[in-house]
Amino acid sequence: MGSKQLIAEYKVAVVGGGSFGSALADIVAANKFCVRQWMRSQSQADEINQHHTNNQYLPEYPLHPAIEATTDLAYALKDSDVILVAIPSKSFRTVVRQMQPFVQQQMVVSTTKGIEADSFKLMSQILEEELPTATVGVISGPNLAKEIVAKALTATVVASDSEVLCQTLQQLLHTDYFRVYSNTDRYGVELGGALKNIYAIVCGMGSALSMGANTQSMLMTRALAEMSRFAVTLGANPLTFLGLAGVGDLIVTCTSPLSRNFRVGYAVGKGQSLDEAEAELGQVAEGVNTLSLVKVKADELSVYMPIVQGLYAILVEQKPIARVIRQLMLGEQKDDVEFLLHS
Ligand SMILES: NC(=O)C1=CN([C@@H]2O[C@H](COP(=O)(O)OP(=O)(O)OC[C@H]3O[C@@H](n4cnc5c(N)ncnc54)[C@H](OP(=O)(O)O)[C@@H]3O)[C@@H](O)[C@H]2O)C=CC1
Ligand SMILES: O=C(CO)COP(=O)(O)O
Repeated sequence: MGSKQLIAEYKVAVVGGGSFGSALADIVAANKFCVRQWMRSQSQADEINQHHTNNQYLPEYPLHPAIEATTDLAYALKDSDVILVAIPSKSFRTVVRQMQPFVQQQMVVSTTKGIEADSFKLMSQILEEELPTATVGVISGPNLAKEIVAKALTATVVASDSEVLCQTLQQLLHTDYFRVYSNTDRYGVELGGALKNIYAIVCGMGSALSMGANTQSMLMTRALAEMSRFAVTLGANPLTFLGLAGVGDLIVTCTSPLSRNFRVGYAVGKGQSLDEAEAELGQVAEGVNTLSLVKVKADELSVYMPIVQGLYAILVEQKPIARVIRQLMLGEQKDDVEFLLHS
């Protein structure tokens, strides 16, 4: 990798055959970089190579014909310069361990918005542990995969301690419909992406219950307050939450029925059980696991997170939605904005 003079020669590997992995592979291929996409299903790889579609995850969207799909991880990662990992958080460490023999100095970037159970680690921290020689970064932002493959005008954030990684990702992914901003607060960017999934479930539920714009606005704004409060306690920069990876991603997932987390909340709001809602979705809704992990962590750190507590009461403790809403509305009334500088 180090001997390459031109970024145009860079080879990219995408690990994961789901909707976001395919959306990113599509951009990279359209930008004329060599891209191999690894997945575990041979029939899915055959479909991408022969028909240039990924019908299970992105039905009706043609993918760039230059994407080379493979089930051979060694081949996918061979000679790669940049590796994008788009695997749900539950399986992330397992898959990254399989990558170990084929990763040396590459730039490895997580696209996954989740938290590891037990350790409370974010995905880039797992990358650092499992791939100590790699340069690590993350991508996060308001990035619904289906809108990206439909070429809707979109922006994302790349975050890393490495300026070279940020610049490289900007060049690999920048198109006339996709902008890539950079940020040095990797932890805040990544945590924002994981936390907003919780509130997307809440807003989906609110939508199912026909709550109005006042309610959705209150939910999103108070969500931003509580997710920033939590993140700052853990060491993130509160200003990161004003950017695309904070409020930007919160808005898109709290308002769009394309968000899988929103859809799970909507289904529960319409009376389905959580299990039924997840089974019907058939894809990952990271917010469900993140909710339980954040609830425990917030209790441990004594961080005030009433919306998290309320959703936990509904989804895990099976409390009636109406009773939880009433308790939330009658709860303590706090400051509007918390991070004002007091003289
Ligand atoms: N979709 C989106 O709009 C966006 C998603 N993200 C994030 O990207 C991450 C990945 O999501 P996304 O692509 O959407 O997920 P999907 O649910 O669409 O796909 C998940 C992919 O991971 C694969 N996978 C799961 N477990 C394993 C395993 N043990 N070994 C090998 N492959 C595995 C699945 O393979 P198989 O089909 O064989 O089960 C599938 O290809 C998520 O954390 C999400 O938060 C971020 C921004 C946007
Ligand atoms: O993170 C996303 C958009 O930015 C995707 O959200 P979902 O995982 O809820 O579909």
